[in-house]
Amino acid sequence: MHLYGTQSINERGHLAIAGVDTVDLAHTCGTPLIVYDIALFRERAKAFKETFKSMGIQSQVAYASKAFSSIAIYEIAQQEDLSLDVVSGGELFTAVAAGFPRERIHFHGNNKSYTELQHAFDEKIGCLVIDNFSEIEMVKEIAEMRKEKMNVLIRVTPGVKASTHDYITTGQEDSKFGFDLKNGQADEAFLQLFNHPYIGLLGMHCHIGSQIFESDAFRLAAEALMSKMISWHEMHNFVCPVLNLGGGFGIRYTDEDKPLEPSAYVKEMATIVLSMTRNYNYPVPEIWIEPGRSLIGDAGTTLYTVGSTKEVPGVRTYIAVDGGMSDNIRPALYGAKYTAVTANRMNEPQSNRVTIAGKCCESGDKLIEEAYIAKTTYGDILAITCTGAYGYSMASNYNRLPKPAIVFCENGEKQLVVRRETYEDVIRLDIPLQKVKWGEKI
Ligand SMILES: Cc1ncc(COP(=O)(O)O)c(C=O)c1O
Ligand SMILES: N[C@@H](CCCC[NH3+])C(=O)O
Repeated sequence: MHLYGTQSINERGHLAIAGVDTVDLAHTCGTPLIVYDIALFRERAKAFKETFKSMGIQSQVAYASKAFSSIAIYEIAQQEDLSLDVVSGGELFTAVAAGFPRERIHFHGNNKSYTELQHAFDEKIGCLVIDNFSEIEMVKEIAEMRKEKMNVLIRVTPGVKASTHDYITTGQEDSKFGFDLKNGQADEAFLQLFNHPYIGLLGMHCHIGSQIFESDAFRLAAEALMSKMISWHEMHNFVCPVLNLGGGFGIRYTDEDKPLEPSAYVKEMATIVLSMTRNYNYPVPEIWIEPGRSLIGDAGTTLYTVGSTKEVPGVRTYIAVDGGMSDNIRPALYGAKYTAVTANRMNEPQSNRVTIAGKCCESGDKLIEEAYIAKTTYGDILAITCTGAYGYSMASNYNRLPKPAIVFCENGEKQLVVRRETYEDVIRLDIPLQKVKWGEKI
């Protein structure tokens, strides 16, 4: 059994996180409940920052908040001196509500609306990561109208195909994101942006995908971007002050996953950048990264209560829990694998082979196809580890299930940071028939 971060087995034989008994938490807060180990998040953030510091490189480490967005986690990110990657008006709104320093907010997205872009100008955010030609038009128009400057990065696709699930690769040429580096689009974007009076062109950005283990892919991407920056220097005498190499560093969900330490990937990329700048006598750019999963993924654990058990003789045993694809769509969407433990029976052998099913009305609603847990009965508490990234942030109200509550644990203390949805919340936006006439203000 792999224990992440501050996870331990306490004297009652229960799973504890930061010294807090998860079984007690489940009983007081209800389930499903997502519990975050905040010390682990902080440790990861410090490791990334330290890596750059030890190499003498100026950097920004931006938390890719699509992995898990909430006011409280933005507050922690701020405490750790992280920057913030937001990808929608909603994430920007959350950042503003959290009082996040605007100058460290980076706004991404392949289809930012005019209103979202205006919101970014209103808030005077740190930079826009420009994704396509229509965005260039809009940003120039807004900047010229307001006579206000905006810093930008050009997002490029470096033509690197990383080995991960097809749905989460983004660095290949056939991608909806960014300007292609090889077919001239990135150069054209550069020409449209670099001499504009209201555009502060900071440099280039790429993100090749998510849950990637091979360092080669990251190295190739860094090389491709550096080469392009060097060519812009040679042709236009333009030096990019910033190189943003994205996120995507893979983490360990099960015994099959063998990632490097997240900061090791960063070190490899930074080493390439340093050697190319040396070889071409190019000033070392500030390097920005934007990890999501590798900052928050293994800090999250979801607690469920065991409900029904169904045995299909000679085939399998289904253990059903009180959540499912509504709070974690990843197994159904990507075939993602997870590990579970019976949180109230940690000293018993976790060797009983079962399939953990959710409660949604879908045969595909299985959280773990092949789990090994202690023998469980109705009412036991099951913990699925490593659910901190892209779980809650991709949650839905399918079957009108309310979304879980979220608790942060640190140094023996616990704190509710997201309330559990109620049925009233779930129907809040419904309008019963004939209560209002079309056109009336609602
Ligand atoms: C542009 C961008 N940056 C950063 C990330 C964060 O990726 P990860 O959570 O894999 O670190 C993503 C998601 O894949 C992304 O699309
Ligand atoms: N949602 C994906 C990652 C995509 C990240 C955004 N580009 C996952 O759960 O693995």
